[in-house]
Amino acid sequence: MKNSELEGYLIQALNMALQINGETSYTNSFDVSVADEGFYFVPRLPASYVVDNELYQKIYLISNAVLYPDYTLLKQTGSYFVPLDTEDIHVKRALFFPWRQGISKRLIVRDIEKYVDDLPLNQVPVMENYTINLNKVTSIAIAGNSGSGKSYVLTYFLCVLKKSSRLVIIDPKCDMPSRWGRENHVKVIAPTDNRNKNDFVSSVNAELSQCLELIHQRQQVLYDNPQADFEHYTLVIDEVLALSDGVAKPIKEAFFSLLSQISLLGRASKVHLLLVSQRFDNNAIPISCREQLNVLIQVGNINSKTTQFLFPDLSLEGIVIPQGIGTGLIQVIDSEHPFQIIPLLTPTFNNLKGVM
Ligand SMILES: Nc1ncnc2c1ncn2[C@@H]1O[C@H](COP(=O)(O)OP(=O)(O)OP(=O)(O)O)[C@@H](O)[C@H]1O
Repeated sequence: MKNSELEGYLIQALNMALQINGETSYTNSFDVSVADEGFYFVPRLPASYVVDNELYQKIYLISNAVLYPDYTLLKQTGSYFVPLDTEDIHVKRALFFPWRQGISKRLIVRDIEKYVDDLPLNQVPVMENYTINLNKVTSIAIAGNSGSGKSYVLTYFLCVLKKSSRLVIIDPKCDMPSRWGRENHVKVIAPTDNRNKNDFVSSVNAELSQCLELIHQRQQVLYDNPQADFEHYTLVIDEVLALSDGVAKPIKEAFFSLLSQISLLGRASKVHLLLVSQRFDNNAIPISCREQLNVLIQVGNINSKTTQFLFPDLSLEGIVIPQGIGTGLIQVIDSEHPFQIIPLLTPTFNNLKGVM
């Protein structure tokens, strides 16, 4: 569709559904202009309607539906004003609606080993046309209820990250990540029969201390040579909530303090956290650690309760959440992706022998 046709189509949709005191494009009350990265709603002011957040969200709802599935509008928490380059005071500003071409598409991988072999370093594809650059992110969180596909998407991340990063896995349930670690010769810390929980979390703390030590060493190197480059190092913790819940207070406090420091200091030294949990409330991870997360993934049931910890400001209205297994929402906070939260379909890949 040509831009002019798309503009006509959007204007028609807004004329019919917007219902702003009878003002339409026919009364010259607004106009729409389409660009590569989104469209502009240009109100002719003054007008009998208020240009506010309510109007913005209404236009978002109408347009997102009529543009689906050719474009996905990127949900904003408030109205997105932009100045326009004109002398005419009546049309000097617009509401901007950024979009992505198409809708989120699931990545289907037939042979994960070969796929990873062929991948460029530091690239972590999440969906078709949606790839994370490991150099641009630090901490990743995957949340979801039991059976939502957390372990499945974690396995995918492990396979892909192994190419570009050293990995250490902490697996309180001694489940799939432990098996994956065994098959891939990656260090795993998992509970053994003769250990109580405090004992286990203490051994996790020892590992986190080593990780912090590595950060300090790398900081020293960076102090002398700011251009120094390091191998990525990713500490993977499955079921974080199971770790932090029900352990003695001093051990939990040490765990939280180490997690905070790693997430705060890891960025420059290429030390990452990959955290998986049913939820990321204040019992699971410290607030400072949650604030540092820059890849946020919620799989499974999406509602205001499940999204309250990773996406506290999100209003779900108008977001088309894909149905079925391994679906949810993703937000990547880096310099490459729009900050907005977009629908997610986690990759599907072949069964891994001995692991799943
Ligand atoms: N993207 C996907 N493609 C195909 N199958 C998937 C996908 N995501 C999840 N599944 C399937 O959904 C099922 C549940 O996934 P999974 O075991 O990862 O859930 P979970 O959230 O880890 O549950 P639990 O916390 O109980 O371990 C599995 O059988 C898995 O194979």
